[in-house]
Amino acid sequence: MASAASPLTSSSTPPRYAILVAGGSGTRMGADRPKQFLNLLGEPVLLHTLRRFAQPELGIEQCVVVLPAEQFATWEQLCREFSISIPHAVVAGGETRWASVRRGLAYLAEQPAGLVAVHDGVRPLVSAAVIEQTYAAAATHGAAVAAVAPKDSVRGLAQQGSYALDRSRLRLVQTPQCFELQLLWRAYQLPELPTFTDDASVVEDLQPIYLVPGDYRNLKITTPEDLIVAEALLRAELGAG
Ligand SMILES: Nc1ccn([C@@H]2O[C@H](COP(=O)(O)OP(=O)(O)OP(=O)(O)O)[C@@H](O)[C@H]2O)c(=O)n1
Ligand SMILES: C[C@](O)(CO)[C@H](O)COP(=O)(O)O
Repeated sequence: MASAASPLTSSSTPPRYAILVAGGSGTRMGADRPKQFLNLLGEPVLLHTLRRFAQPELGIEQCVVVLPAEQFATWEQLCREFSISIPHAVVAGGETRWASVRRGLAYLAEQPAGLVAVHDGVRPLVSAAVIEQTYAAAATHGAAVAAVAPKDSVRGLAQQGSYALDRSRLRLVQTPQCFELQLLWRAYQLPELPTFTDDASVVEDLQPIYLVPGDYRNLKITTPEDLIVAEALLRAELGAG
């Protein structure tokens, strides 16, 4: 039997890549600048997110950050200001999240195989454990996505009024969303549909999506109160560390 450190084991581990999408405009945040650059405990949101994926134990070979082309200069300036030395590529985003992911994937087109995580640049509190478990599940299942159970009751909208949904059969989807690279590549060659809100919805016609336990702290900074909650969670994390 091969030991955990044997060359057989390490050579069979697929290379890991990450695409951090930060190509949005942050309309719902309504801030004076894109939310990926907002200050979260003294540092830009996107720097927090990038740092999570740069944790050495995750073994990610390449991080691709997707930003609107007109924000490249701002990010370069922030990289200087905050002495960001984490290696990463910067790629221009598109009109929609789908288009931004597609462009991030195009940057990885030369890679023959591996696992790729797509993560929202505005989910800065993702834990190493959730990232690791999502990559590991993708290695086994091809497509794996972090998700949590709804805490509230859920209702669907009807023509007249609304109706109760069985929340035990529902999950709220987060990122990271991890895939075999070639699978995600194939899925993103298909035309964009208005129903694509994430990567799982792009892939699911080709491959069942395995759900991994996510984390309620892995919130997406979308509206102003999310930033307040994120600061509180980060303070608690730093205090506990
Ligand atoms: N054209 C786009 C749109 C979104 N995103 C990214 O996808 C993630 C989730 O999108 P969302 O929270 O909707 O971000 P925004 O589009 O910036 O926000 P809003 O919808 O409020 O304008 C974010 O990290 C966002 O930067 C992207 O890379 N390219
Ligand atoms: C990808 C995502 O974060 C999963 O919850 C979400 O679908 C993004 O949606 P948005 O409309 O771009 O906020």
